[in-house]
Amino acid sequence: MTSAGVPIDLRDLSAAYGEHVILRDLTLSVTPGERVALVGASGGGKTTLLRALAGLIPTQGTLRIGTGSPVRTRVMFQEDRLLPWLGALDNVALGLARPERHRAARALRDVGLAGRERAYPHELSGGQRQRVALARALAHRPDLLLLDEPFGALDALTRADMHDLLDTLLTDTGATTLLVTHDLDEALKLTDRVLLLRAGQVALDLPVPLARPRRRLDTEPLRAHLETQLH
Ligand SMILES: Nc1ncnc2c1ncn2[C@@H]1O[C@H](COP(=O)(O)OP(=O)(O)OP(=O)(O)O)[C@@H](O)[C@H]1O
Repeated sequence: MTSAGVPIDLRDLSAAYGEHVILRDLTLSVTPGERVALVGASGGGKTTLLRALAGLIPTQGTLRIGTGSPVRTRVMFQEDRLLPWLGALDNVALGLARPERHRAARALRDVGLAGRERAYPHELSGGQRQRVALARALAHRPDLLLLDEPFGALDALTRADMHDLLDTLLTDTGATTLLVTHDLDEALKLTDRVLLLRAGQVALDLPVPLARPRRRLDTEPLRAHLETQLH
């Protein structure tokens, strides 16, 4: 499931909804394969930044992703919509070209759902549905993976399982990854760098130079530091 991650270069990036300016002259460089968390109080512009990177909203300033060749971008949301009339395998295969379809079964296996290929979304738990959504994102071998609170709707235990799974899968894929989350433990477990967004700007850029897999004990000091900056 490997792919080459892409670099991201944003300079003086601004975005607005009508008169309402959300991102203000934001400057940010992300290296290929880097994993970056976006945290911060509600309304700080985290989702807006993901939408800008996905090309879903107009922006001003410089927004460069990759080095010129087409970039495969996949987005995953809190409650990703699977098509209810398709089984898990067909949901994952959706949008894959015919020669790429074999990847769907492999991706389902990678997220621990071998044997559930034919299960319909309503027959799966919330955690399993997010696994299917993750398999769908990864089967496309994205260069850029944009995750918007992907586990926000899951209970704490299921979420912890998903963190372990995603940690492994991200290492395998090599995709540049941006993760929006309100969960500082999630950010510190999974990413190389935590950005605190406030009023549409980067208020703090905190490297996470810890070996993986990370335990709570390792991340606790950084968490305490982030907590003081959040409010
Ligand atoms: N489609 C839209 N039209 C108008 N305003 C919007 C739209 N989407 C978001 N906003 C506004 O933009 C601001 C930033 O929203 P955004 O979703 O980027 O914040 P966020 O940091 O992701 O917040 P949260 O943590 O609550 O998801 C908010 O004030 C929000 O009301």
